[in-house]
Amino acid sequence: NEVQFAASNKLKNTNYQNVYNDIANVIRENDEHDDYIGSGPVLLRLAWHASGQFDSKQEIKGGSYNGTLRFDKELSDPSNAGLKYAFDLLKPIYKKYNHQISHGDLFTLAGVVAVQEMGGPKIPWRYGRVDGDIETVPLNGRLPDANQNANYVRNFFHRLNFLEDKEIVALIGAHCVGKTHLKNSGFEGPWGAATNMFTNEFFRNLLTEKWVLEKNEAGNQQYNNDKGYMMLPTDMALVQDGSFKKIVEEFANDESSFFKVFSSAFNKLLENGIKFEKSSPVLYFKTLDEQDI
Ligand code: HEM
Ligand SMILES: NC(=O)CCn1cnc2ccccc21
Repeated sequence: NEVQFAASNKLKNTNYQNVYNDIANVIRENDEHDDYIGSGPVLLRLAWHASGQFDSKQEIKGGSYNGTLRFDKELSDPSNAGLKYAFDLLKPIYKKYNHQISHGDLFTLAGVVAVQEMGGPKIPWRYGRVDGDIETVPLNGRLPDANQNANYVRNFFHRLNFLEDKEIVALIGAHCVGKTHLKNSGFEGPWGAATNMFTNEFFRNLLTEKWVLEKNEAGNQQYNNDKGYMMLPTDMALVQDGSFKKIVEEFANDESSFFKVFSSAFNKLLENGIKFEKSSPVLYFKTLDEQDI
């Protein structure tokens, strides 16, 4: 039930570094977004939401292949509130490459750029996704609910074929960057503490900060500390469940271990449901800094 690789992309392997650089420059140019957190976090969330509606048991499988997040039908899913800004950042790049890159490839590549330009690990990436029509848009409501516990989180990621706790904990570690916004998700914060550097800080905060469960202005329960940080119920689930907690401790003590697991899990998320040809190359990209740009 894997989707076949269909298109022959006109871009040569080398040109994908140019696309990477164009997206990285958009992040640099939009550094004032969200009180100078910048546009990295919201582009990372776009790539995750373009891929995380995958469900191999459904007729319409979802996943990044068809690039369906481009349709309002999916972008208007309440889970995707705030992502139109990120999609609009990518539209000029889609136009520039004039149908030589698909939306699915563009959305997933943007996630790779965001992680790497925020100082995170290298993410291997392959091209070849083909835009599907509006019939391929998955039903809304397949992305996770933040008001849930550890069993919900584990079952949710099992649907995405993440059967190892390590992968699940690593992926949620992406909450080291960006923030929650009351108008998008009904959660708020952190102000001040929000970062745009991809590190293991999220895991360290989970273990070292004193968290108080409070009801926020939208009536949702969230965990707050005295520095304006916050954690979602599903974030806190990672230290409420014994197995998850051991992994949080490992990643809090060893950032390279977190990076290694995140890199392969994020690649797997972006490629869920896609069968690439044996010949399609796995690409690794240099950051702008590494190219002295
Ligand atoms: C249990 C699974 C997850 C839940 C319930 C969840 C929930 C949320 C919520 C409610 C927000 C706030 C959105 C807003 O108000 O703007 C958020 C933000 C974010 N999420 Fe997650 N998330 C999950 C997993 C992930 C994964 C797997 C990734 C990436 C690999 C990710 C990356 C992000 C990023 C980068 C932001 C910040 C976006 C911004 O600053 O605009 N999340 N998440
Ligand atoms: N720096 C931190 O305390 C992480 C803040 N944080 C906790 N859960 C989150 C979910 C999304 C974005 C940021 C989040």
